[in-house]
Amino acid sequence: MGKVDKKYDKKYDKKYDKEYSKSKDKGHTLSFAVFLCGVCFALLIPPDFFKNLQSLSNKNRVASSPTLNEQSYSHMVHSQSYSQSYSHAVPNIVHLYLHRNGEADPCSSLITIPINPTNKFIKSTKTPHDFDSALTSLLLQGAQGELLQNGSDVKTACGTVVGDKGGFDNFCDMGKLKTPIQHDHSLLIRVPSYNTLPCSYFTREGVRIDSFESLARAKKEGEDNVNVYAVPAGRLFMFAPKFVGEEFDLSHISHPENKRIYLETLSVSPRVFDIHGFFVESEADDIVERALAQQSESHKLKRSSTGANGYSVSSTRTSENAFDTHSKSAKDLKERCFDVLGIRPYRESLADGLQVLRYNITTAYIPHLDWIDPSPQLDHDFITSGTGSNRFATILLYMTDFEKVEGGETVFVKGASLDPEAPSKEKALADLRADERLSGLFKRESWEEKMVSQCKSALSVSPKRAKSVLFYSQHPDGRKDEASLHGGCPVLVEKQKWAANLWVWNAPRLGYPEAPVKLDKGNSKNKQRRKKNSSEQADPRAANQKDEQKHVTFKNRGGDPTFKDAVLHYEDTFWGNLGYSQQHSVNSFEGHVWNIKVKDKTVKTWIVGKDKVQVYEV
Ligand SMILES: O=C(O)CCC(=O)C(=O)O
Ligand SMILES: [Fe+2]
Repeated sequence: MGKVDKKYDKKYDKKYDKEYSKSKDKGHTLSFAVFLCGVCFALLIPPDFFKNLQSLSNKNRVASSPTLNEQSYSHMVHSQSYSQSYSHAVPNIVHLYLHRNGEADPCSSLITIPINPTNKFIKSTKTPHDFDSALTSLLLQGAQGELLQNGSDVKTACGTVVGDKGGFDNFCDMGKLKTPIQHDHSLLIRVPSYNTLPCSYFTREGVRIDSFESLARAKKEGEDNVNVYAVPAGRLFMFAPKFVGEEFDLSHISHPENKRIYLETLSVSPRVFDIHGFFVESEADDIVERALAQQSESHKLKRSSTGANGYSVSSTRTSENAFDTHSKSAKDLKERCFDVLGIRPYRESLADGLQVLRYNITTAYIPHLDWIDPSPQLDHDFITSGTGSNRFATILLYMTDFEKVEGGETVFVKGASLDPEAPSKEKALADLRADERLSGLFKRESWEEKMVSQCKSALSVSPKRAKSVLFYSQHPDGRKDEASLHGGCPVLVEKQKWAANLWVWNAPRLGYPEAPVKLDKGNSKNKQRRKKNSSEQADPRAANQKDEQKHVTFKNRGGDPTFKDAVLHYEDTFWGNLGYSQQHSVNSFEGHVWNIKVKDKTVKTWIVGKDKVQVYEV
């Protein structure tokens, strides 16, 4: 390891070790169970089963596994299935194909794992996390060496595994520099005898497999084998389509009108899906009505601003937008969105508010990524290929019907059109310019004109009432997905397009006490803030106070040149100038995020706390 690496590692260690290693400092009860299980397991399987485990011995693996604080699970949705554990018959043997998260092709050939519900090893898995640990261990052994390759370069179905960086255990535990800290991190149980963090497991449809019973249940009727998708610690499940048109049945999610919910793949890269049956017309109407009725200055419908300065709204996002953070419809939709994504339980800290959008003739939103570029002024860690948090998935909801010729599509400029007759970009531009009515709508060479040609030639989705689309802004390993570049196409007729978006983050989002902070900036300040906020959260009264309106004043005392041209935003929405001696008083809610921007960059973030009257100053 180089000098710089070492220095970096030291710094990292200081900050993260505490949280990262919580998962192994929890005692040894399970180790004992694992020891027993090892014995039982050995009795269950043929002698040649272990022959491929030889390679493990040269790796420095420590057999220490923590126990689990069972009480801390009482609130977890996962545990529900455990109360009925083994009420269904669990077969003695499961045959499975193992996939890495988000990959359509399995990583292994068929793996056979012996399961015997009377086995102490199996019995000891009372919670999702020790099930993960046990299954990871079984798979590592059951794969008969195929996934274990360490120490040499080996070709596997998942690509070449290089030296000691490869192997399934390294996939599940991506190391502390690549493992975002999730809320349940300290509950993870390290894999017996490997001392690595386990994967969590899902069906192809995003249903969590959190017990041997649910593993057995995951087998589709008429099929002998189960396809299991392994998600590394700290990461989230992601659908893995192989071809356009491929469907994913989501009948495990309840529909408000008991209809079938399913995904239809619109594109493999970018990863875009039509979510059939995600919401219903009455919900679409409700969203529009609420946006129109919003009175609060911060939430009501107004011209979008993606930054710029206080006087000019964004010139490349000409729609209007409003926020719905508290209505029942917004909450229901956010929760359903998490269900679709296979994220359970629902976490407010992973969700932005429902943002409602209205477009009139000629208005649009230029192609962009929903993944937010890191800001040098903020100590939030946005880099999701590491431990950071950023937008992970977007669900777009449409409330109005638009024909293709009417514009208003959502375009994925790097995706292939679904229309075999779609024109090239050049032809589409020529057609637009030749059309008398349309050519009058946009200036020549404007971004809107260029965008119309992209909307006609690339992958685009026309709005339909109660239709919705899902896409991802990250790759399964957290890297930003540049292919997700998309925009709201110009509306070409005298008609309003209503849409809304739900943004889900991969880990606690910007502004939340648990959000990841950069390693090299403002750590001590942030730690204090985190500490303060987490003690606030621990206050049992906080829950009741959450829905109460807070009277909040934002002030610029003057004197600090950093904030000379400050502009106040509610999240990304322009609210007002906050230059020297200016102030704004608003009614807001606990957890709301207010940003101060200077020249388009966020330089300060305030999160509304629990007190009834609050003042924030720079
Ligand atoms: O309006 C659309 O179709 C897309 C909106 C969008 O991409 C956004 O708000 O981030
Ligand atoms: Fe977007």
